[in-house]
Amino acid sequence: MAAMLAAQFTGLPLSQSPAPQPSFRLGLRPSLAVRARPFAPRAAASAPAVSSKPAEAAAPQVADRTVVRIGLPSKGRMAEQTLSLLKSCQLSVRQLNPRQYTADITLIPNLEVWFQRPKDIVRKLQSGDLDLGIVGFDMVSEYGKGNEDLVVVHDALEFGHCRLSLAVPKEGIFENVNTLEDLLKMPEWTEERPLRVVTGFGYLGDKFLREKGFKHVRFLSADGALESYPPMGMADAIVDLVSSGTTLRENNLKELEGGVVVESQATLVASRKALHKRKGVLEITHELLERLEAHLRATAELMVTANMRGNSAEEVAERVLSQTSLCGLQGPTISPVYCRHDGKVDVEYYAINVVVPQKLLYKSIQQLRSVGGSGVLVTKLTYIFDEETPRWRNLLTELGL
Ligand SMILES: Nc1ncnc2c1ncn2[C@@H]1O[C@H](COP(=O)(O)OP(=O)(O)OP(=O)(O)O)[C@@H](O)[C@H]1O
Ligand SMILES: O=P(O)(O)OC[C@H]1O[C@H](OP(=O)(O)OP(=O)(O)O)[C@H](O)[C@@H]1O
Ligand SMILES: [Mg+2]
Repeated sequence: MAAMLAAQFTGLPLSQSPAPQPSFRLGLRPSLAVRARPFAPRAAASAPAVSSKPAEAAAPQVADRTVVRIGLPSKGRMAEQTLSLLKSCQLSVRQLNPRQYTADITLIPNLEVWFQRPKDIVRKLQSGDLDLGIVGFDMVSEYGKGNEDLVVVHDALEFGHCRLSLAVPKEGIFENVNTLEDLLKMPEWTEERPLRVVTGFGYLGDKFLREKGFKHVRFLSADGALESYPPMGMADAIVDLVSSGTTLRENNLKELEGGVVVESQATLVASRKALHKRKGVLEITHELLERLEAHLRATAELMVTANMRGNSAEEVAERVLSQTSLCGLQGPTISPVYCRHDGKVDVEYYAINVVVPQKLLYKSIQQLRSVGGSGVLVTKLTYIFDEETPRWRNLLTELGL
């Protein structure tokens, strides 16, 4: 049965599919972990990061390397957002010349930055040429192919949100096809005339459709403008990234219910081997993780400061805590404001500091005013450090440390 399926799924990347391995377990939201779970094994092969000769020749150097390396996207929409996220974490990347592929981060002297294409970041993590990388989860899943050596250290860097999804034309034979089940049941797809799917995600596309029970499928591999293939008559369906849905809409295509292959956003990924064996990788990962988590946590919140008249800190606290949006992370901080009146130091006002979710800012201000708050200041937060980052604890558990 497996052999029959393999014969019917043709197309460039699929014929070389490696043996899938267990999924990346760390820190994944359950939905991603489930979707990333690899398909049943087929032909065995390892991810071809580099041709075998140069890889063998380079191996001793890789082992000897003392500096830690992180791969960042060299181009495309992820490149700029990655740099800006790092900058917000006080980890500005210093690149002497935009054409240089290497750079550094002043605050982490033992870390070398290498700008690479996203797919090469995943390949080089597996080949041992990079230790860490920032890349979309779609790329980790497609080019990592479930390789256990890849560890997703932070699964939600809050940019590059998209989904890998199957889409078909809105009209013609697909007019009444709205779900993956409808597509599966169409009598049109036979061994002689399979469903033609164009994608840049051959591994994930193949695995997904097989798992869903599709038998007569032929994949075409393409890198860009995939949405033009169905209207040009070159494919029946596409498996491509969707974010706003505009590109699909503008090309008269629609997603199918149940057709999402994987949800993606930017992630911090590491090589398990490097975490275990290369000096400095674990420490640098810890610092990156702490900064990223603390920063991402802080971006959703604002610090609100206000003055409030009152007889005592406790009395002011009673009023503030009577409001649902003013409870802060642990509760408001209330401190006396000392003023000099007729040569005497007196407390008439209290300053309230409270962290509120960005989404609730206006409501919080209304509530503050309703209990007598005035002179409200709102400031952005750079970091919120918890006692311990949950993802760090998960990482140590994952590594058996
Ligand atoms: N439309 C999108 N909206 C949000 N994120 C996206 C979108 N398309 C892709 N991404 C994310 O950004 C990553 C990089 O995609 P991008 O299109 O910038 O590069 P690329 O497709 O590798 O290069 P190019 O499009 O220049 O060939 C993807 O792997 C995915 O994680
Ligand atoms: O849902 P939307 O917001 O419209 O985004 C989806 C489009 O974005 C990506 O293409 P990209 O812009 O990277 O061009 P490419 O095809 O050259 O990769 C993706 O391949 C889709 O075509
Ligand atoms: Mg693209």
